[in-house]
Amino acid sequence: MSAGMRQQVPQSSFIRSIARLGPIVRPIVPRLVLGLVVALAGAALALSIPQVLRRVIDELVRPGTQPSAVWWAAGVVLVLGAAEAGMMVLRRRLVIEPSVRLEREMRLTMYGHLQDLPVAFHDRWGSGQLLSRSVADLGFLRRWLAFGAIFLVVSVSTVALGVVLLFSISWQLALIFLAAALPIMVYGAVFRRRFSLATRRSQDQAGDLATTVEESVHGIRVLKAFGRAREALENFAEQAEQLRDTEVAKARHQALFSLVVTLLPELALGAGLVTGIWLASTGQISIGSLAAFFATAAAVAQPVEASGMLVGMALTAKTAVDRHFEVMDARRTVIDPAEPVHLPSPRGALTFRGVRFGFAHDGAARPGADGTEAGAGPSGEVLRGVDLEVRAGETMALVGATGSGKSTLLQLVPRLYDVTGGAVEIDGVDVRRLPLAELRSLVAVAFEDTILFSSSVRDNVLLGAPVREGPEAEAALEEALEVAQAQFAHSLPDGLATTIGEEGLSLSGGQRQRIALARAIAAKPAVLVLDDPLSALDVATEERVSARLRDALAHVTTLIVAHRPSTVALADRVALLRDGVVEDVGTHTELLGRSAHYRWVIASLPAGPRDLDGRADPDLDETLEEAR
Ligand SMILES: Nc1ncnc2c1ncn2[C@@H]1O[C@H](COP(=O)(O)OP(=O)(O)OP(=O)(O)O)[C@@H](O)[C@H]1O
Repeated sequence: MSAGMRQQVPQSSFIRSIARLGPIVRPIVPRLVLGLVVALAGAALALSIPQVLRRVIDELVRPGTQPSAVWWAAGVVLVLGAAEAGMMVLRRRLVIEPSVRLEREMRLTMYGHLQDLPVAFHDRWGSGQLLSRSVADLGFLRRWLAFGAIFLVVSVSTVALGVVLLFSISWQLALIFLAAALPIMVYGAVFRRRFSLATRRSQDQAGDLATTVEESVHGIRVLKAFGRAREALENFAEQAEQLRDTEVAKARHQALFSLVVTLLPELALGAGLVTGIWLASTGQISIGSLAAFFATAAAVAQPVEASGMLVGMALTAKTAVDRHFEVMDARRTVIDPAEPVHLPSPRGALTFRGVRFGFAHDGAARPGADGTEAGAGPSGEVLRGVDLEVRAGETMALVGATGSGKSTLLQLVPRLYDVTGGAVEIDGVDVRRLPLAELRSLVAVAFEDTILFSSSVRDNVLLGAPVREGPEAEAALEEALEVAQAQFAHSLPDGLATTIGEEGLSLSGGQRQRIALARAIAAKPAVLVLDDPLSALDVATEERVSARLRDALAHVTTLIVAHRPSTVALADRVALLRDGVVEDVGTHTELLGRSAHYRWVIASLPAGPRDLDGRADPDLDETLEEAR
């Protein structure tokens, strides 16, 4: 999420924000309430100790008191103190386990939601922001529920009960003590506003920082190769500096507030001491009452002094809740249909009917004209009415100038984005009417930018396979590796059990592409969508893969983005995409003959003219020469 977007985040009230947690926290409320009751009992015990002291001192100063009374009083104070400590242990036992469980559940729900959110959402959000919201923010929240919230209530109750006791001991001294509360309350409001803004800023900046770390670790080779490690460090240092400034500002606000809430009660106690001694000397209060007053005032001052930290925790938790719901409120725009249609025995005919699509400026699909879907205006539309029919079992190559929308069109088939107009159909059924799980088992994809997960070759290849264990899965695995010419995987240190991906063995670009291709093939789809899947292969390997693919794809409907003539050669027919529409469809030879734009596109393909049929093709060379 960009800094610009962040500034528009409205500030909701504390109560409204925390109230949103209600349904989530409800299952653990009984344990939290029990923890609170125990904590309150502990606080009451702490406040009862001065009352015992009061009686003991008054007893002791009375002439003729037995010294054994001291032992009795000491015993009572010891028991009260031990009971208070016991309450603390019990509170921890009551609240920690359910709050940790809640944190885990919220994290799981958020992870599941992130998986369900459309690609358009992930285009807009930095990965670090999502990382910090699903890890750090939920940690803040757990600590607040288990400790901060309970102590906030205990502190308020302690102060309220303590003030009543102070008044019961001496109303004059209590008034002096209370005089300090007024400036604290006024300054507290200022502190809350400042700290709340700084907290929001710091949590967002921490997310941005995580995004930067993620990006630079991901792109470490590029940064090193271009000698830009120092610039990356400077950029990082600048962001880290901003976060530091925000944290320092937060600490400064908190320190100032702590100073006020510590100093004022101390000043009040000083003034109270002078007044108290005078009151005692004039016989208006007993010595025991004076001692009890100061012991109670100290017990009340403690939570007041801790209020800076407690308010800080509460505001951090409120920000964490706001940030959590910003993600959880993001709508799943690509959803299962209300009345799904099933394709029990799909043939795999793929049709694009007047397909329109545009990215919003921030990368989201545009809100649409016809209610359910987005209707992008003419400006910014990548696809402006694509009509194309890929027959069942046919292999169709998609060719077009760079940026013409080929990859975008492919992504509409498994509904990574939804069309903003028109429809994509499989066997005549709009893909939006198929259950998502069914659609995604019908369609398999392999993108040019290969993503492998940190797990074994076997798990990576069988990621989308209908059966992932047993002899059937093994057979599918072997076949997929063979078609994609990825048998090299058997020679990896642990064979197919070798961990690849980010945390595992590094594979070459061509090896990665072949594993990704094997993954698409192992899914045994009815429709295969390939985005230039052979771009990283050397010529000899590409020819071997192409030869095997041609056989393997004979019965699978395939739409394949081609950037090389050899990929075009895989296809039965070719569709030429230009200016957001399919301008022409035909065999490669037909298009070469009748479309100047096709000749231009083929001539500009990076590998240059290649022999598409495995034979010399002087006509093609001549045509391309002309096109140049
Ligand atoms: N996630 C996105 N958000 C916003 N715009 C995008 C996004 N992805 C692609 N575009 C834009 O859509 C247009 C089409 O991009 P697309 O990747 O589909 O083209 P392409 O024909 O596959 O290009 P190439 O041959 O270079 O791979 C481009 O102008 C691109 O900038």
